Amino acid sequence: MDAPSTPANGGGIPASCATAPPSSLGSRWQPLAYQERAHRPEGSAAQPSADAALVRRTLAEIEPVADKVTSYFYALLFLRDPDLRALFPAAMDVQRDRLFKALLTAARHADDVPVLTTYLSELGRGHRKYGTVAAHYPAVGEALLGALARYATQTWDATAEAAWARLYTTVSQIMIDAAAADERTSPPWWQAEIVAHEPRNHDIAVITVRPDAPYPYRAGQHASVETPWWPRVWRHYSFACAPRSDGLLTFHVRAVPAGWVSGALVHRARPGDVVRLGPPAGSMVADHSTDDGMLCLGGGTGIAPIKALVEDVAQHGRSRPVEVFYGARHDDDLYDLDTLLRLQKVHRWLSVRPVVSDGPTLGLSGRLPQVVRKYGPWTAYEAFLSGPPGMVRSGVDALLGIGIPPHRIRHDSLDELLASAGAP
Ligand SMILES: NC(=O)C1=CN([C@@H]2O[C@H](COP(=O)(O)OP(=O)(O)OC[C@H]3O[C@@H](n4cnc5c(N)ncnc54)[C@H](O)[C@@H]3O)[C@@H](O)[C@H]2O)C=CC1
Repeated sequence: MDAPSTPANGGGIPASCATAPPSSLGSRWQPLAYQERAHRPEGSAAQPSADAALVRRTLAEIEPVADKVTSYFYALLFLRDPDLRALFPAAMDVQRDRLFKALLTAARHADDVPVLTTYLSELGRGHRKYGTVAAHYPAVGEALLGALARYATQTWDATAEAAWARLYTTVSQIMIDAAAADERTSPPWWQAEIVAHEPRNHDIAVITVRPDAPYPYRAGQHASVETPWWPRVWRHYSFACAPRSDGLLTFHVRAVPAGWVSGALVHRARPGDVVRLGPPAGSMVADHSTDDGMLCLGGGTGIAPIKALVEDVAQHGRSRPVEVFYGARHDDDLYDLDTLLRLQKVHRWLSVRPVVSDGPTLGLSGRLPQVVRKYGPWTAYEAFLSGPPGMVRSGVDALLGIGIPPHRIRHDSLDELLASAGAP
């Protein structure tokens, strides 16, 4: 998991941080002094605060042994609070390092209040589905400090420990506050019955579900999904449709090699099966207050949220140019091209270009980032990228290179994509 690269939150300090509430976690845990840092003079942002500098030194030291730190962290955690084990999947190797990675991500962004708050609030809301409650946080903090103390032998001392304790207090308080606020309006998860399961080729299925309660979300976002066959193993999938009046949700799933959840969803799931959905997340959403053009790059099943965004623009009734480049390795991997071409026929403002990278094609040949560069100019466009992490990374580089400013480039977090792409 990583902080969104294009935070939806435009800035400002949420009340919970600005007022630096007394920690509800016990005397050891005192939050970071955010107010001070938030008012640092302009231009000084590049200088890390003293706490952030200490935290980064520890991070640099443990990076080469991150696996060992993670294992030790969980060993300490379950030793201190054995009941917590039940919140994690039976096979810990599947998502063993997710919690730890999230803590490290927060540490990396220690000085960036808007990014930190957006990221952690989403994380706090998302943790409700695991059964996480405020009382669990101190044990996690103790295990984190214990693991760092054991492996950061060169940089760990009382000052570093105090900086980490302050950071962890801030992290957990933002997550606890976000979860508490969410509890007032949303369930921790939704049950959703599969109502349609449409195989598109040997490893891709389009799956439609009916949530048991209204599920508010925005086109471009994603949800974590748990199947009945792999309890407590959650994977993210983007919504492939804009919100519909009948409340149904659609996902595009490719069964990746050794992919437990994706394999079960493609090859095993049938109408009538019930999955669980976490809350919607992600900031790759369209700004409907502008008529600026939208440049959309969708690679493989990454076309799902792009299709949702196209439907979203259609629903808002605005005519803004939407240029979709739909990438696949081979012609027959363009499993949703017919749907997009149908949308193109109906909407004058939409243009869809299939791009094939690894085989002969009657359409455009090459990798998405290179092909997109040949069109344009794109400088006045907002860009949306969705697909394999390598495509998103090189796509962002290409778009920055042709002059689209970073704040107009939206995509899901690369760490989250890497976790989905690499983990079973
Ligand atoms: N919101 C999002 O960003 C979403 C992302 N995904 C991710 O998209 C991926 C889809 O996988 P597949 O369908 O197997 O895609 P794929 O591996 O078949 O590739 C799809 C397209 O991306 C291009 N591509 C792949 N690696 C590239 C690189 N390093 N540089 C430039 N272009 C590259 C290929 O040439 C092809 O055009 C998964 O990793 C999935 O997690 C899926 C749905 C939503």
